[in-house]
Amino acid sequence: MGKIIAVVSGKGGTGKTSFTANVGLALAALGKNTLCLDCDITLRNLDLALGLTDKALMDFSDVIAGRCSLSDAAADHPKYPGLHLLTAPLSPGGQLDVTDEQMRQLLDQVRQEYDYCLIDAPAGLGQGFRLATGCADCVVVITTTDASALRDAQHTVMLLDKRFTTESLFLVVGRVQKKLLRALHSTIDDAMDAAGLPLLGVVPEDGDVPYALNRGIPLRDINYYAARAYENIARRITGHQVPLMRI
Ligand SMILES: Nc1ncnc2c1ncn2[C@@H]1O[C@H](COP(=O)(O)OP(=O)(O)OP(=O)(O)O)[C@@H](O)[C@H]1O
Repeated sequence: MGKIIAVVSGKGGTGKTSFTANVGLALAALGKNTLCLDCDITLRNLDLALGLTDKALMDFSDVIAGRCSLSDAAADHPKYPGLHLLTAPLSPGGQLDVTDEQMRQLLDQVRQEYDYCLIDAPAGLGQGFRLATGCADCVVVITTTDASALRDAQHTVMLLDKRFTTESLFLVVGRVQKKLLRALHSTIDDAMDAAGLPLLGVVPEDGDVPYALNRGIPLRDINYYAARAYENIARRITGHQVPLMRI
């Protein structure tokens, strides 16, 4: 039975799409059959991040409506055979004619066919967030060390707390800058205290992340700094004990 992991933040731009693409790649490289599912129904861009725009022609609403099968809609990554993308429908108004029950049925099928599914949720707490978290087995809340991102992460956790046990909610602190190194431990501790969640990983700020994301190139093919942070997270997700990397 596969595991469904929703990737959320509250505040936009904290690194959810980068996380989903790169942890998805790392899980596939570890031999796990992995589906990256874009739930950002207003501003999807996971297809760009994975370089799969030309291949992801059907979206998750097509599967729900029975217009195609899950395996037909899921685009295969040409280089990482275990990596697949199910893209989001575009709904400029931000509302989609998909019910929570339909999403539950889709995710039940995903659990049968994949080892892991990472759901890239949109910023905010609207329908996309609800669909992403409604049937997830666990949730990763991504924040940066900015006060506003921490506050939004806190609000997000308060909402999720009612539905998830503390063993199924995790924190990732993204875009951590080297210049914060001396204050890093207190900064990360503050983030953990603010969100009240255990830490799944820390991702450094690295110029190669936007470079790879914009070109749809796997980060791990050009960089072994930030890519290693995502790989460590993937290993933790698969149950390994991996120490936090030095930033
Ligand atoms: N570790 C990093 N180092 C440097 N830049 C990063 C890092 N992570 C993300 N970025 C950049 O920050 C921007 C936002 O990242 P990303 O799209 O992954 O965030 P998001 O949370 O999915 O955004 P949104 O809320 O808009 O969906 C992008 O330009 C991305 O390249």
